[in-house]
Amino acid sequence: MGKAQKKTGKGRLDKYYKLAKEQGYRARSAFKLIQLNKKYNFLEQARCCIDLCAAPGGWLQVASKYMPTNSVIVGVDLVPIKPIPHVVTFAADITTPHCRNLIQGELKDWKADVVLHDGAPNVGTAWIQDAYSQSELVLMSLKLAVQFLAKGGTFVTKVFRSVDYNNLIWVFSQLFGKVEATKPPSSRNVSAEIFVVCRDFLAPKLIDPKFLDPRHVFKELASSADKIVGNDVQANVFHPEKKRRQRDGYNDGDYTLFKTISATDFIQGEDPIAALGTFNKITFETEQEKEWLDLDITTEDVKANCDDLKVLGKGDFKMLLRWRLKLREEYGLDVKTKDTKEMVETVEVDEEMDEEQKISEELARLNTEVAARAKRARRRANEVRTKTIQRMQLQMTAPLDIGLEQHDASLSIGQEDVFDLGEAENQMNKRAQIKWLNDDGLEVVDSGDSDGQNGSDQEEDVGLSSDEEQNRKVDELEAELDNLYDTYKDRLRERDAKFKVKEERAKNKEREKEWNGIQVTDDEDMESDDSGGWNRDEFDGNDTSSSESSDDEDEDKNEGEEDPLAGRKRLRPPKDSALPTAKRQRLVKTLESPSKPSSAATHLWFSQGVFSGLNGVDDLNMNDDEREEESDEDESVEQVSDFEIVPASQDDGADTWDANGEDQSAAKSERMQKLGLDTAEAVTLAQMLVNRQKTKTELINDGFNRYSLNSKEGLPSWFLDDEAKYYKANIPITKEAVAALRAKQRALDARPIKKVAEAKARKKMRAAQQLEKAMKKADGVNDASDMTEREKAKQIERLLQKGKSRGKKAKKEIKVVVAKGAHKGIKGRPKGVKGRYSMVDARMKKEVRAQKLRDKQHKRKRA
Ligand SMILES: C[S@@+](CC[C@H](N)C(=O)[O-])C[C@H]1O[C@@H](n2cnc3c(N)ncnc32)[C@H](O)[C@@H]1O
Repeated sequence: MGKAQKKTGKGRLDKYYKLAKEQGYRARSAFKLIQLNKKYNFLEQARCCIDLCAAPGGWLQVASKYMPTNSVIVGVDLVPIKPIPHVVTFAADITTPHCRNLIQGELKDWKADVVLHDGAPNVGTAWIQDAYSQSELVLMSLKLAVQFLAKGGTFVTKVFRSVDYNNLIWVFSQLFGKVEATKPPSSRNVSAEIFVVCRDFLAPKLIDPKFLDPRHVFKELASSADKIVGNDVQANVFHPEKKRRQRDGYNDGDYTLFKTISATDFIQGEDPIAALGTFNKITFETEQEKEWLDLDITTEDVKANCDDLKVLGKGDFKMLLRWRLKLREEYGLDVKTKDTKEMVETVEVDEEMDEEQKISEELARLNTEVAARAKRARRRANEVRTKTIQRMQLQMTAPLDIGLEQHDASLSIGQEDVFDLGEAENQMNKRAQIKWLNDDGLEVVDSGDSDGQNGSDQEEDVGLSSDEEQNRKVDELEAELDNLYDTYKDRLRERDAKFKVKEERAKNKEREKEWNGIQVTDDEDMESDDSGGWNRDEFDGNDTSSSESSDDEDEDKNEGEEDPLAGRKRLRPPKDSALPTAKRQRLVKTLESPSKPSSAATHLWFSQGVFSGLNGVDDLNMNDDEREEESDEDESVEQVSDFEIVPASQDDGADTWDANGEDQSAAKSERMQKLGLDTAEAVTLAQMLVNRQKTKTELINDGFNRYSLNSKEGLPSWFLDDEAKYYKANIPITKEAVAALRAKQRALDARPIKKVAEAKARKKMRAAQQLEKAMKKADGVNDASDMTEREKAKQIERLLQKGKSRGKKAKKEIKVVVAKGAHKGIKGRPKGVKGRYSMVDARMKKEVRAQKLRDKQHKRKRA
């Protein structure tokens, strides 16, 4: 067997490693310089070369090979370099003045044509630090290069593709005529290194030291606008491509985090959205502001929203913006007032217009209005249709429903055309407002009421257009808000790589919920009012009066985090449901799960993911006494609570749980599987019950914690999203539970694949058929009168034998012969063997078998 080869990491013995060995180079990196030189030809004409960070000397070897003879070649490295003919080497740190002096001493008045730099700090610490010190090293090497390079010279350096890359390139481009980055083929793809070849050194007389100062180049470049002094190279604007995040600190003199804005400033301010984003609270302190608090438009919600702006969601912001608009209108701050004034003026001018023009303008206005309304209606109808189609794709709706919904939609469109309730309401509100304003003696824009004639018509027109105006404004603000929210989400997406995954997961969950939602019909109006639960028999078409089955288990699965107190949903497929048969069957199957909730208190558990479904297990674990006790509890809870209680029913599988430990576990795991209890937490709880570590009541009591009765109503979605991550009970899991789940998974994995199972079943079935046939024939033989009993017995035995062995191929008999002399290499047919034969080496056979076994085990381990 050959020597094991390193296949990973830097020790990988690749093509260039071997080539370097073959050609006598000290490092495989020599090929990088060879390839760079092949592309740019800088070594052939060079008479003086400095190699910074040169150990072990691969590049020096290349330089000495490709440069003309008698060239000056100087190599520097932290570590000493083994001597190379015609090459001078030092051991020095290239970042120190000592190194510069050494080089200077060696070159005297000479200038270098080429400066090479392949430096890399010792890797192994944090990548960011490595990258940064490599960039620093590059800058240090550039510092030496600009000092020693002749005009038109070449500087070749290794750079790591890091955040500083662009800054470095920018600096190079200020000092060299041509700057190109390239990755030679010998540089490993996995490496972040890249080589920058800077040609045609501009040799400026004076270089701003900031150009070579790492602190400046890598940190504050964006803010500087420096110039190279005394040369034609001008660097007026320093803007590297890389974006650096500007972190805003506190404003000068403003060190408070909690900021308030007065309602007046918010109402009169020009940028309400910015205000909502900046401040924490809108305050009402002046007399006028306090009056605003008493206005009808300042609802309790608005007040609550003003109280803490930081917890608001999009909807709440919209509400505040609408409120602001209304107040602005009332106080004549908004365009509406102007519009209305203008309109009044226009009306006055209109009187002077001739009748025909008036009519045509009125017609045009009406047409636009009708068109806008139709457009809105169309959009709404489209939304409804899209939703319905989506629901149908998810098999949540029968095509028939689409017709209905469309009909509904068209009906509502029609209605809207005839009488738009919303619009009418708006008009009424509008009038009420005007009246109220008059009463309060506030300034009101008279829209024609005063003259008494056709006042109402005019008022309607004004109302209509001002409403439209208001809608338009609100729409604009909403669009702006939406945009801001989208930008925020995009930013989040950019920052958080996992955001997309999370979003996708959330969408899937929603889809799942929707799907489950159709399995358990949850329409409010379909709730049966007397049965206290859906009757499975009724669904099946049987006429039964008692409700045997309860749906809570499924309900639980489907409802997820539904607040138990907020009106529970129940499983109620309608009796004459239009569901396809397969779906009905599936539903019935789902319902056949035997677990039942036993108490109202237990329902509270449903509010928490892991407790959900435990109910059934719990119930099954109870003995009769406990059950009785439980039912007492039920009654008491029923009396005090106002939420719905599903009557507990007897479970036919309950006895299995009392039998013995083994059976219990098996039944439990099966039951748990049915209940979907496949989380480690759920198994832990189940095991606690089985092992009698905790009683059911104790577990229920544990279930009441600070997470139990959370109302999510009215909370902004972003807040809930955030809370969902951490605000949940932490149920400790045991090793045993994890092991049980693993074992379950392993058992699942070990099942034969469907094809194999089917083939086996087919074989069995065929054998059974053959046997049956043979039995029939045997019956016939038995009935035959022309045979003796002995003959009959023989015949029957033969038939049965045939029936049994049919389908089975007779195994060939294998005769084993020891071939003498085979181990000595004597080949050919062994003596005394006739027909086909194969030579078998017993040892080899064993080895092959052992190897196969090892492979198999290895595979299983990896799986
Ligand atoms: C990848 S090796 C150079 C290989 C070289 N080009 C060759 O072909 O043999 C990087 C070298 O940079 C050197 N180095 C790192 N920091 C240095 C420093 N501050 N001054 C001098 N050499 C340094 C290391 O000692 C190391 O030998």
